[in-house]
Amino acid sequence: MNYTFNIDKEFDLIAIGRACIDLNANEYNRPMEETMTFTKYVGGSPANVAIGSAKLGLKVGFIGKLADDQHGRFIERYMREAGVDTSNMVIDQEGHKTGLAFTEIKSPEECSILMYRDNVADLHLAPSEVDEEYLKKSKILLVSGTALAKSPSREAVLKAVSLAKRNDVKVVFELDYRPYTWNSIEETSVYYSLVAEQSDILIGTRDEYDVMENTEKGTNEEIVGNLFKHSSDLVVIKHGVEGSYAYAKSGKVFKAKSYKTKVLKTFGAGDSYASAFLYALVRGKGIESALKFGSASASIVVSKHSSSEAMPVAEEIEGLIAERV
Ligand SMILES: Nc1ncnc2c1ncn2[C@@H]1O[C@H](COP(=O)(O)OP(=O)(O)O)[C@@H](O)[C@H]1O
Ligand SMILES: O=C(O)C[C@@H](O)[C@H](O)C(=O)COP(=O)(O)O
Repeated sequence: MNYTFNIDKEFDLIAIGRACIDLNANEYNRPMEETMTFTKYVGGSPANVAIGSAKLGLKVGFIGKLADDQHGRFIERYMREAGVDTSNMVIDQEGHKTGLAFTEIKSPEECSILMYRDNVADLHLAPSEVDEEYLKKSKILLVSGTALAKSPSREAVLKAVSLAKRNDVKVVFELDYRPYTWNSIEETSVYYSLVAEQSDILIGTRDEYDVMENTEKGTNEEIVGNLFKHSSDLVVIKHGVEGSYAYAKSGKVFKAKSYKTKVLKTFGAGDSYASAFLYALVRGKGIESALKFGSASASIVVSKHSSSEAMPVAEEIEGLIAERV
């Protein structure tokens, strides 16, 4: 089953939200207290998705705010060289800093992230910095849930969503729930529901949908039942290594298994999944195939050290899918 986009649009995808720095532990299988060296990469979920999609060949842009310092300049340059249009990444003028994510790899199954995100530049993106003329050129607006955590970024995203709806741009909501950015689950649930109700496509993990619904144990069927009362017509629910599902409003349900690999760390799975899933969907490969693309891309990235730098090209994903039929 295919998903259709407005093919007259110049950009395939414009992401909005944070572009930050990941500092990934070089020493594996160690707690962070004992980790002495880290490698620097561009990070931040929507930046990772933008980079992944650009690497696959989509025409991608980004709306966000960068610190006016060495880290901000590193991020802009890396993204531009990866093929992302950075013309709408504004530079903060008030001394706000870049968000940092230190990663800990205690074992392949036990990974965690320590975030430094106090007063970060990305959450200071203002509504006036979201340009309708730019956004209307895209097939997709990709919204990251974390950008809803604080004002003025929250209002900037809400403005982008309403401009997208006015201009025939599909809203894709990547739930991207990061607890430390929020005051409470109640608060998250309010803003997640507000954007979810206006989104065409949602992508999230089982747990993230429970946060959105402010419940402990929702079922996939309950979630999609609620979402289909509003704008959504495609809901992707990821179940980690157990695989993922896509529910279409037509009633069709698609399932994909994950691709076993030698896992180095688990982070990066979600962002690589989203970038390859959206790539396949935009290229008209159909929902079933898009799930496979997402899963194969995630499998490749969890076997590597980074999230952004490790994003695969289309041939690698196609090769893995062909090898495992
Ligand atoms: N250990 C793993 N090995 C291979 N693929 C994995 C593994 N963990 C996750 N994946 C793939 O990545 C996708 C997203 O992972 P998940 O953990 O659900 O999301 P997130 O990283 O956003 O929490 C899964 O649907 C699966 O295809
Ligand atoms: O999103 C962040 O700020 C951190 C990411 O850059 C990091 O690479 C990561 O957590 C990716 O994990 P995923 O969202 O599960 O793909």
